[in-house]
Amino acid sequence: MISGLVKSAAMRPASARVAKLGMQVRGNASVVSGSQRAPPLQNRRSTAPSFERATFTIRDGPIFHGKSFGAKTNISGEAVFTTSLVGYPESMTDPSYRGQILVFTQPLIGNYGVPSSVRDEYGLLKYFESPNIQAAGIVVADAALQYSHWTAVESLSEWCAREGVPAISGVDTRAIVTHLREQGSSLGKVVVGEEYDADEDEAFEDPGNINLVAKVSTKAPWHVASPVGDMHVALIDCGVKENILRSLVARGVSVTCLPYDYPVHKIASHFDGVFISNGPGDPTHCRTTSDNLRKLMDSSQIPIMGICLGHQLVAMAIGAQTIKMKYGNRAHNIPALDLMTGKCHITSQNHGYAVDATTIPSDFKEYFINLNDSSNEGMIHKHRPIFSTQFHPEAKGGPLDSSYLFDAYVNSVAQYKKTQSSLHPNMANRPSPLLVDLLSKERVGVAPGLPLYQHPEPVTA
Ligand SMILES: NC(=O)CC[C@H](N)C(=O)O
Repeated sequence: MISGLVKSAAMRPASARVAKLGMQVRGNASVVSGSQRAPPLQNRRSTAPSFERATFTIRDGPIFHGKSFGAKTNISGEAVFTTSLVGYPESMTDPSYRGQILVFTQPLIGNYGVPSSVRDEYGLLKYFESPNIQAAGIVVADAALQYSHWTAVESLSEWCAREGVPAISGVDTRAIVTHLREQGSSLGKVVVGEEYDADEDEAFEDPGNINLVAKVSTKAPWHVASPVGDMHVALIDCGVKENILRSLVARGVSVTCLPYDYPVHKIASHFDGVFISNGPGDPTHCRTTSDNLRKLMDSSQIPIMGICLGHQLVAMAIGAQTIKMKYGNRAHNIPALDLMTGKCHITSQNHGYAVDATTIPSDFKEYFINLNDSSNEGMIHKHRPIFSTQFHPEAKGGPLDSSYLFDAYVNSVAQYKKTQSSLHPNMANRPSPLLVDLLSKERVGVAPGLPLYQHPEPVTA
């Protein structure tokens, strides 16, 4: 039986929901002999899980027979592929992958294991982009049974099993990707321990019909304090990656994350900037967010930056349109040309939709374009501090070519704060105590299955 596109909380172990990963290796690990320079035993393990047969099926496409190496559960979702060579812990925990079955073209996945959920000096997850695996399932040619890395605490197989995420190996990912490139991103399903039943077509559930952002956005405001600066930005959390938060707080910007549909235009005067995060699914499910952004741009000169879904939502706010790409761009090595400088940056990407550049209004200009397929990669306002990128300048995992865009944004935030403070000296103590009361200290509701957030009465400016 297919268990559904988005797994319920009941299907995941409680330990996964609270996202507290112990430091011991779980499962039947056996020690691999190593040289003198080998890492400690707990970081160098071989796992011997019992493999069951599994199938990966593309709707209107072939069936691939392989072995299950994750959770013994079935799943359907949108089958997409990534050509990333490294960074599977970061990609799999990126909330933008919610609802998607991720096919890796890199043939060997899992060889450096999975790190723990330790946090950095800002309280952010050091090695993951959210507390849980967000991809619906994964498909690899060869899953490493032995792994070795000084940060590793468990195998990819153990992690997937513990998080309730099905995983299949032993399939020809070259054939799968060839098919997905020809047919375009398609619905797929992973079935563990049973043969595919051709009559079960209704079992393909389409994440395109679901507002996935509502599933991954925080359910209440929460706050990340920067120890090194006094700027304060409101971030619309559509499924924010931890490294976006880190990229801001490390530059002296405290961040208050708001639910995706929070009326940000009503509280923007308490902040020095507004940021719109990445997130899963079709941007047109988030018209409330783009409408709020429109009102924000009409009522304030506040600096705005958006990444990926955030870019698409800024585009919708200014009247531009988004299109679904044939199979999207997912990799950590995609060239984007900066049209201001003529420089090419190698960028990290994960998107299936794009902004139609021909619909960008005349007060904006195209900022970046993709050098592989010429799709739009960013836009910038001609006179105001508003810009957005389709690629990910925070880049987890790597490369860091475009991290200077955070410097550009933070500079505009600092400038705005200075101007506002001189215009309104009585607002020097922003944010107001009322707003601070609203802020919770923890990231809330990222784990699947939690009830949808009912936001409190917004604070009026
Ligand atoms: N990484 C993202 O924010 C993805 C944006 C959007 N869900 C897309 O697929 O195009």
